[in-house]
Amino acid sequence: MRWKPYDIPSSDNVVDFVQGLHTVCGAGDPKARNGIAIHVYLCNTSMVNLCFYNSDGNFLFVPQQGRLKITTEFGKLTVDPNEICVIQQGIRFSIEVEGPTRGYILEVFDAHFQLPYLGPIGANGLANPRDFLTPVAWFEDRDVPEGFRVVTKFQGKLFEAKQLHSPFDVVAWHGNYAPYKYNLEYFMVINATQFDHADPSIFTVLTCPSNKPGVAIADFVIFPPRWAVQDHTFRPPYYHRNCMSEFMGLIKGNYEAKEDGFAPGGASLHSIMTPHGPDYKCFEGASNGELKPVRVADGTQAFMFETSLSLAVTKWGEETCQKLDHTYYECWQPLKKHFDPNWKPE
Ligand SMILES: O=C(O)Cc1cc(O)ccc1O
Ligand SMILES: [Fe+2]
Repeated sequence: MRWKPYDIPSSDNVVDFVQGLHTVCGAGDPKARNGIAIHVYLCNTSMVNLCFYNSDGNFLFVPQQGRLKITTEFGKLTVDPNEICVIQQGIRFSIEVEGPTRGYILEVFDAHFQLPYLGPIGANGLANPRDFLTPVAWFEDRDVPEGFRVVTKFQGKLFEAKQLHSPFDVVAWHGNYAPYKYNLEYFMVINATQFDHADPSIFTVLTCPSNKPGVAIADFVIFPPRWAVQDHTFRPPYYHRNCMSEFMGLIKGNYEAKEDGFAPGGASLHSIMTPHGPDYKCFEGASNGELKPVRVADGTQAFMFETSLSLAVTKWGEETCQKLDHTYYECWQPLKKHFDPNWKPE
């Protein structure tokens, strides 16, 4: 499935982060503390005397358009497109925006995001711990006689309470259960340098592991600017089907395997065992191009929420958003058969 860019509400329609949060797909159940949800946020207005906390799990934010100025109980975070942030279960936050704002959220119900084990990569590489930033304590001692609204997502539904003072009244904190942000530009890319196409797990920024060794509940993977240098290889993503669900989004630029139709602020979902791969244009280009070192994805940031769970799409994702691209399959239709049983190596 593929979606055109989700619409951000126009300026005459005032929508804050809470009102603009929509669930596209998911699996599992927050009641059983097992599963994930993928949301988008589409808003244009700051949350005023209003905060939100998620009782169901942890949120990984991937802003695509517009800066997020986030006040949390632990302090403030400014998160721009091409940065990500994680706000864990239970932490109250309020989001100010500067105009039309859009982004993606991966929510995990079971466990926390962590850096992937680096195995033979060793001590450093991919997302380095030094580049993750946590806020410093910030507080306000502010009475709000008209009421400060506290909204929570609990078992997938929103509930609201009012209190007479700002909840951002934490003067100091210690420990490691705190929100954090990370700039995707700092990702240290590792890739194949001789032949073959590496599994995109080599681009894992953060993972949420399951109890099964080697199986992630969800990985957050990026396709960053890099060199392609492999010889004797079809360099773009291979045609494949696999045991994971792949939800992809585009922060900026053009994804190499789908230069047309997959636009910033849109998305695609390749479900478990559904075959997919590069479009016709990419296939022809990569099959006929000279294999000299080339830059890939300059000015681009595509990402994938890859999960071992089988995702169901919500009514909002299928109908309400009105963004499903029913012509997606056409990008593969011109592909021709190239097999010649009489061909012999020279
Ligand atoms: O399908 C996709 O575009 C994502 C993807 C990229 C890649 O380089 C290899 C496998 C894969 O699923
Ligand atoms: Fe894929």
